[in-house]
Amino acid sequence: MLTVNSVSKDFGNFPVLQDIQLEFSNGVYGLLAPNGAGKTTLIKMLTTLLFPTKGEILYEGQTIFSMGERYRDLIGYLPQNFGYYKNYNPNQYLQYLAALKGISKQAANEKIPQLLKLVALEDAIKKKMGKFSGGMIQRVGIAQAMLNDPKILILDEPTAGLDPKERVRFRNLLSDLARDRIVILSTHIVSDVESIANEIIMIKDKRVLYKDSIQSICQQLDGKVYEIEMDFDQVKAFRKNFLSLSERQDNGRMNIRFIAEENIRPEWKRVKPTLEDVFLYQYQDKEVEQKV
Ligand SMILES: Nc1ncnc2c1ncn2[C@@H]1O[C@H](COP(=O)(O)OP(=O)(O)OP(=O)(O)O)[C@@H](O)[C@H]1O
Repeated sequence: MLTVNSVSKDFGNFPVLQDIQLEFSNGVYGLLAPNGAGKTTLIKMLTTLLFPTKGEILYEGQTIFSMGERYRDLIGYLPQNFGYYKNYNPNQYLQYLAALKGISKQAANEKIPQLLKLVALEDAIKKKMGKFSGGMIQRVGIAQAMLNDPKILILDEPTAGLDPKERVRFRNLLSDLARDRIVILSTHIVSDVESIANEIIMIKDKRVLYKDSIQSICQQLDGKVYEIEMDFDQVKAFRKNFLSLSERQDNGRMNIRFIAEENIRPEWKRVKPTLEDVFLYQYQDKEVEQKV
């Protein structure tokens, strides 16, 4: 169990995170918030790269900073922009990192082919990484984070730059890996975590807004999400009064999905809220006013 206990982080006088309380056991956790909300800061504290201003982080009851190397042996980390050498093939790159991590040559020779198979790169083992697609690079990134068979795998915005097919492959790989470890995945893209996360953590105004299953989070908007069809020339006025979540053209008319909290009209079709709806609702621009 990994526990974040009343953690706050300031940069100088600027508070970024306040009184964060979280617990992680095996499974996938989606850390979901817009850019700048403090996801990377939290991840850097979980990986001991940053020290909390207040509070503590515990693994099995011990503070991670006091565990030092023992804790770092337990974590695998894929940073937001991970550096690699374009002229290396994945085998050379992983051998190099294994050496840096103090893994013996023999253990690396055994482990690296297994990992490249796991991330479906065994056919590209001799190919230079400079020729890889974004998805292939990210899979090498996962492989490097898995070199020490970590109990905690932390991935910062791992799907940036991936095409839709690569995203699906990546998600499936993460679900497999989470069976016997903690996987924490930060993203600002709802679909990256919606199908695989056991729990979603949303950060808003420096604090944890939700840490819950997708189902429970979506319940917050039960009875508030509707769809309606209208002519195009009505759309502008409608947007002034309601938070529009999505808009789709349909047979020359516009189908709008929106939030309404009061004065519900019978012609509106009530729909089941999704995580995307909650995300848009929680992080909406404050300009929309309910006037109807
Ligand atoms: N070393 C630092 N010194 C000062 N401010 C910082 C530092 N690192 C981050 N910040 C600020 O803290 C806030 C949170 O940044 P953080 O990188 O954690 O956000 P994020 O949610 O991960 O977003 P992104 O995905 O864009 O990195 C931002 O306002 C950022 O400018």
